[in-house]
Amino acid sequence: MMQMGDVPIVQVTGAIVVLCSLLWLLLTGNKAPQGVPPGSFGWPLIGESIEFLRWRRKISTFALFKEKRKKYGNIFKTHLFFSPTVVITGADAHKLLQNDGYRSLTSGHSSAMKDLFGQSLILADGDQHKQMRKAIMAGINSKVLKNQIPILEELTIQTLNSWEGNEISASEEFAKFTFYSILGLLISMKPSPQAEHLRDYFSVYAKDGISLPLKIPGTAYNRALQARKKLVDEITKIMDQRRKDNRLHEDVLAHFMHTQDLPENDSRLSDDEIIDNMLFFIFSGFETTSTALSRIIQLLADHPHELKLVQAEQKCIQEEIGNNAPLTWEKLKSMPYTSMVISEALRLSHLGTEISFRTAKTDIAFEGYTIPRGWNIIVDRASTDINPEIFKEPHKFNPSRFKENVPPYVFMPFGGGVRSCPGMEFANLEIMIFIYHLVNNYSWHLTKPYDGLEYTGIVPKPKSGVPIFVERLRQEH
Ligand code: HEM
Repeated sequence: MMQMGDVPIVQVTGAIVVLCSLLWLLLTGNKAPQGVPPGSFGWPLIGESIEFLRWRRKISTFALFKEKRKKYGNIFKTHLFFSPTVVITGADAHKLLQNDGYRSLTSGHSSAMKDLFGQSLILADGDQHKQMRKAIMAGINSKVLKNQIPILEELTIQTLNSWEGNEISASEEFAKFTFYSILGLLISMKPSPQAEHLRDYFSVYAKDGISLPLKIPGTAYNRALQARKKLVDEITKIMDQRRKDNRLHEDVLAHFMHTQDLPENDSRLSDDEIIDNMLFFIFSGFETTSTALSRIIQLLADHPHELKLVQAEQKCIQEEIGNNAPLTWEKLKSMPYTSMVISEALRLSHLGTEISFRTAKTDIAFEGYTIPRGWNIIVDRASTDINPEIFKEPHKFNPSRFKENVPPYVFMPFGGGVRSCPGMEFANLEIMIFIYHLVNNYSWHLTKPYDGLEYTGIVPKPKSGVPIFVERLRQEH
């Protein structure tokens, strides 16, 4: 997204785009092949990218897709970021992702994504993706995750202490909390000035990275690339330090670096792959979880009956393990009502509107149309989440709906198949631990009503930032 100060760049870029567009129009006629879904390609070359970014910033991608669906039907074509793109939704779309393996889909390849994500999972395909994922999943195994429980508890307690007696923006606070949680998981870094520097660079990388990919000084995209360079330098320094001091670490970076000692044909990660995957982990993991937590805290504040049910469940757990005793893996796995609250909040958070992005490796037959080889595909999960044919009264917060079995391929907030979310367990840990300490020890109320989501970063965030006032509960004797 461009900024006010970029006017000359906008003019020069505009002139270049118009010239290229005319040339492209003359050469191709901006025609789509036969049998493709209905829809519009928009302007030559830039297609509907500007419209997409404008809707994204002002209303939501979700609303844009809804409008397009009204006009063209469930599946439609568009042209985004220099590539023909098809937007699909529904159980069949999820089924395609879940079952395709590496046959006809690869993750969206564009030079912009290569600039931003380097050699991370998102750009790997086939055997390379499989090997890399094997190394990565070994790095976040259940031992590593169990070690995170006391670390997350400490961070949660510190965070909640700092909220006590204050009005805070839950979204801003959760963005910090989830960023520090991931830094703890990846590099054992606690909140500190160094961690705060990383957070500053990361904010620019994540926010400005979602813009027109123009590598020209002064553009948002260029700022994102500069921020990425700083992050790469910082992680490189940490790796160099670890190689010098030989201390034992029990975090994801230690596991990733350990793969370099494995035999040659095993799942090794190069330095570049380690760094790029660490950045991609933060990119994928911190705002998603932060939005989920913000929505949970807001939805529970607005629904006292459901809050009471969560409190009752968490109180039982506290009584079972004893006040001030550490939480255990087993207890965190036995919170059925809280799990339903999390699922319901995820369903209502629209996190999956643009999260699943692919490119067709072959022509794909889908719902009576052809998605041609080389075209990009966006799977709009969020529309399925509020489909009234699947979820009765879809906008109502009703965690108990998850007591019933949800039909297959319908609700998949963490994706499915070869590219399902490797951070799912960790995200659940963060959320469960936070809820446990919050509802057992604090009360809170919204100081401004919830007014929907905005799309300024990687995933939607509550517009108002969810301002709340937090008080400590008096302990009953
Ligand atoms: C509530 C929180 C989260 C949600 C809803 C979520 C959702 C998702 C979804 C839907 C995908 C699949 C996208 C696709 O189909 O291409 C995905 C992939 C991914 N997620 Fe998450 N995620 C969350 C938290 C996390 C966390 C905490 C981490 C890291 C610690 C993480 C790391 C990743 C990575 C690395 C991928 C890419 C996997 C691949 O391409 O093989 N996510 N996530």
